[in-house]
Amino acid sequence: MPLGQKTGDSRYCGVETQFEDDIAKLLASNINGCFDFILPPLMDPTYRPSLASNENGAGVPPFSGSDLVLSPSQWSSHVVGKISSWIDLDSEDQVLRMDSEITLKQEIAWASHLSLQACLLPPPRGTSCANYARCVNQILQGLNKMQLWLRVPLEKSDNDAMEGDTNHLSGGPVDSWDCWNSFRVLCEHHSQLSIALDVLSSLPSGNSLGRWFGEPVKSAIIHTNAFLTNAKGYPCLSKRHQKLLVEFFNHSIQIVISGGPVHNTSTENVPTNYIDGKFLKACSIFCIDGHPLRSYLDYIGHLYQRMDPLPEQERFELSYRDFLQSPLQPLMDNLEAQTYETFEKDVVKYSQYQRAVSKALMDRVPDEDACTTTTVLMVVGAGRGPLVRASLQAAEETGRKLKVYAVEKNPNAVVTLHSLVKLEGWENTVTIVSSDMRCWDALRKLIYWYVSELLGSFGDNELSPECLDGAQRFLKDNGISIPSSYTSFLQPVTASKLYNDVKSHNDLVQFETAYVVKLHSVAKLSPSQPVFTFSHPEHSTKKSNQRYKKLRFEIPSDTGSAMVHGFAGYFDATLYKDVHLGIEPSIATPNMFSWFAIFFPLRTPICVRPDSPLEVHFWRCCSSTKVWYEWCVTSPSSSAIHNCNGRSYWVGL
Ligand SMILES: C[S@@+](CC[C@H](N)C(=O)[O-])C[C@H]1O[C@@H](n2cnc3c(N)ncnc32)[C@H](O)[C@@H]1O
Repeated sequence: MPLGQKTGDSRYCGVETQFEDDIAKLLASNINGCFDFILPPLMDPTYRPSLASNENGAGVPPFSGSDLVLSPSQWSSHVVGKISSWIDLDSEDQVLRMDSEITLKQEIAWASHLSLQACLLPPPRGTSCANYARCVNQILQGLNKMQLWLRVPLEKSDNDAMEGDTNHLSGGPVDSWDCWNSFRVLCEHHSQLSIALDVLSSLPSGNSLGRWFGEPVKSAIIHTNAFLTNAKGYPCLSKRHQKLLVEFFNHSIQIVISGGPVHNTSTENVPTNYIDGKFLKACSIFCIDGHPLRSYLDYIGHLYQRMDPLPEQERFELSYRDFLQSPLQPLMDNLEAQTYETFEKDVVKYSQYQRAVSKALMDRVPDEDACTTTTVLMVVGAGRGPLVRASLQAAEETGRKLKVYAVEKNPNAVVTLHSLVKLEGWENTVTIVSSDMRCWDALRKLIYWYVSELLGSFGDNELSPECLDGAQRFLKDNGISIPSSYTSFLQPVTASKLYNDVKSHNDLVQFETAYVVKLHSVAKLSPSQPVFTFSHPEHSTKKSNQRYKKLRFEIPSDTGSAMVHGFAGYFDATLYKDVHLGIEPSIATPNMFSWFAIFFPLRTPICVRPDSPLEVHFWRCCSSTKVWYEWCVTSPSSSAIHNCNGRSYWVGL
């Protein structure tokens, strides 16, 4: 029974159980108790291969019940297999080590046979986990679709708090992220190796928590002793835990409840509104009461159900989350009708342009000249006309006179422009020019302003600088450009999903390509920094559109170490004076959806520590036929220079 349903999106909750011979009974009692799935040990915990083999030392006796006790769909939908927690593959004790390896492989083979969707691996014991990782890596090479969830405590812990054994540990606090990181690096970032986070009563800092949202966390195991007690004696969570759970829900991370009940509540007496006066027992109509963890489950259900529904735009964008797309090349290619239609729906974008044109008209044409002065404006890259419309509306709004040239090089969009002009009766005001703005030379120095939207997610990446340089020759000496400038921004991110998607192509080209992506399962490790700025018109005689920038990012000290899989890129554009639009997160234009961020991957992810800054170099390179970016990291370690000579990714002129 899902925790609740929100616009077709459900979240489920599982429960960690003890070993039980009769798994059918175990499942039934937990499903009746409203849990969606169970996490039981797959093998009798007393089983040891070295003690179990027969007299000849060969053969394995049954270590679990028959697969027939559950149907295949019950196994795959309702059971996550828990691998024996006693295993220690890095033990000094050779017998234990060998027993552990055999057991791990047997259990995973059994779980694959049952078509389980996932198995929970016990946490690495301390910092030395090479043999454990080696065995898991071997298993991953031949695994079906099953995921392996490595159990990792969320809180930084003392070595000896991590699963008891301190034999191979050196002492001092261990950041569990470091254990995870070393394990996944040893397993070469395998996409089927993911994380189950153990959530206990204390939580690390917000920055430290944030890192995990860029990692492949599939499950959060909430321990009953992480719960507080409310005034009525029922379990509840601290504000920070509540916030964390909401983040888990937002990232489709499955919740699992673990441990025995530590609150003395009887489910029969659970009032229907014991929290905030709003709480309804999540599934009381459908479930049989009496599960000892029922009040914990109900509380988790309550947290999910009281979340605000996703705004409509976010719902529309759900399927784009963390989905890599190739950036548009509107200069080299002709955009399709569908693409223009998507642009045109973005009311916020055009209202910002309208505000900018209005402001410029008011500034540049005094009231007394309003009836006599006609401003000549050129919309460069007019598409199907929305900026023409926004400009004319600005003229109407301000009572100024406007003459518009609409320049567009896509002949298909020009067809629509002609019909728009006719439909709106703009024949005396709007002149359509079907040409590339860089080649058209019918007019010289007649244009007062040009208005354009040639911006990509990284500002200049759709070659606005080159196009506007071409158009500048029409501009009067005191002419202006809307936008007057734009700046790109970069920030380092943990983005294991994006990294694995790029890696799945097994091709260098994909690692040297920038992608447009609706970032979601990404940890932003440091505030973004400006990279390249372009201003228009550009009157300098030595102007060049080549750029180079070195950036130094500091990771906040309470984050701990983190993995950088690449860089998120954004832009901000000044349209006119204080009217801007952009997607840089701290100043992003609200409710504008025309642009997702851009992602520049790293071929080899780089681990950064808070005390050693990340040094990054970005170049914008130009030739007569194309523009491209090259990038690299030089500290704390050096990466290769990506996309040398634009060999993998470039934008055609
Ligand atoms: C991002 S679209 C914006 C279209 C329109 N302004 C809108 O907001 O829907 C950029 C437009 O500029 C056009 N374009 C790009 N480079 C151009 C050039 N050098 N000359 C003329 N049009 C160009 C493209 O064909 C495309 O229609």
